[in-house]
Amino acid sequence: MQASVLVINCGSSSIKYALIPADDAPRLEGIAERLGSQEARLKAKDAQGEAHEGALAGADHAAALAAIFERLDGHTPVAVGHRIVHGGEHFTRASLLDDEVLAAVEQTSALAPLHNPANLAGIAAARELYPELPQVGVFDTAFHQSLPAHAYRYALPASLYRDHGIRRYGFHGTSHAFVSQRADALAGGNDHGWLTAHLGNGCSTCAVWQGQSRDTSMGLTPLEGLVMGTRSGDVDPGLHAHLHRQLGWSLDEIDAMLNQRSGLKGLSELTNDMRELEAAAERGHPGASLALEVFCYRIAKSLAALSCALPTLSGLIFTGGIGENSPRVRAKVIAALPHFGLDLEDAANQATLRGREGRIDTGLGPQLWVIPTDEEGQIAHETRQLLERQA
Ligand SMILES: Nc1ncnc2c1ncn2[C@@H]1O[C@H](COP(=O)(O)OP(=O)(O)O)[C@@H](O)[C@H]1O
Ligand SMILES: CC(=O)OP(=O)(O)O
Ligand SMILES: [Mg+2]
Repeated sequence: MQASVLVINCGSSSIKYALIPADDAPRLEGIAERLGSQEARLKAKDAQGEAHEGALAGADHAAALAAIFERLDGHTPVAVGHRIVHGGEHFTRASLLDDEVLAAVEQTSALAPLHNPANLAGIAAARELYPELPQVGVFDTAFHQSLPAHAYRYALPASLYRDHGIRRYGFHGTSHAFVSQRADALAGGNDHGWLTAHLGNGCSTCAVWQGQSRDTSMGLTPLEGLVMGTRSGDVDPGLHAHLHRQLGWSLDEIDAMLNQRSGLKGLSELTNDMRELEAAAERGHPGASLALEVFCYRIAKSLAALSCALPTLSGLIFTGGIGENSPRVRAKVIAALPHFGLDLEDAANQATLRGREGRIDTGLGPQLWVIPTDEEGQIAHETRQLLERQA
């Protein structure tokens, strides 16, 4: 556990953490869930891979972090790396979280009201518990700061961009960066054009050309683009006015509906969990089947659109809980892209799951990869790089 970095990914009601050593030694990791409720729990894995679970009744972010620090078996990290979802245009790479940087993060909170306030709560608690350690922010948006203006600008009055920062930012950059770099290493060279699909609870696609993000499906907020667990992704921008004028819905009601009651859950009227959805579709549940169809078609449509950002296409990369574990979703997405010459090898597709990395094409067309993402490992890596630059 030499020179470990503690990585913290603070969500609105959960904290994922991992203590990541500099060498390949095993990680200590876990998740504190349902924070703020009486059902709050800490699920932890120790260095032997042994699982532990304990109640944290009523714990808030600070109390959960204190409990997490106790589970680190006496190891003191050299730094804490925090996932920060929205960094606006301020950050193109990881930054030391001093007062000035935190003020800039606070400023961008209005653009990611579901994510940034929770990230800031985690940072405040970690600073208080570990005042002597460097705290580093790694931003979901940073990798996408290479987008050209024609990809990041909305066709809105220019003053909205100039005066209020209304533009497309993109998210999950840590994951898109990690899997595309890994694909470069696997394919050899770095002269590649990849289309990446990060399919977890939040879902997004990205076009990566020679290691740089050139376009991505999420925009101003993590609501744009693909169908997600509970988020709608793209809808007609006229929907808001329609629901307000015709049904009298308030902005808060519309926002909550689009973020929390839509996506796979809204379409299926069943669940946002892909495992349950696949099982239900198998049993003939019409809502589950429809949700699967819409989900996969929209991923394919997004990948086809993003291919415009790539001079040549080396291949497609699937990642995230769904991308890594669902051969059915991968096969349906590929079937919905008939003009790309993709040639899926069925046996390899069926066999590549549960954290396995692998190539799932026949070698005749563009490459098809399943690459397990490692956002925590990438955050630890970028945190270390920053500390080395400053040493
Ligand atoms: N074996 C599986 N088959 C299909 N989907 C799976 C499987 N395992 C996990 N998933 C799905 O992955 C999604 C969660 O992805 P994950 O990347 O863990 O989420 P997060 O964005 O919270 O990190 C859920 O929809 C879950 O159902
Ligand atoms: C930005 C985003 O959607 O993150 P998550 O997938 O963690 O919700
Ligand atoms: Mg994840």
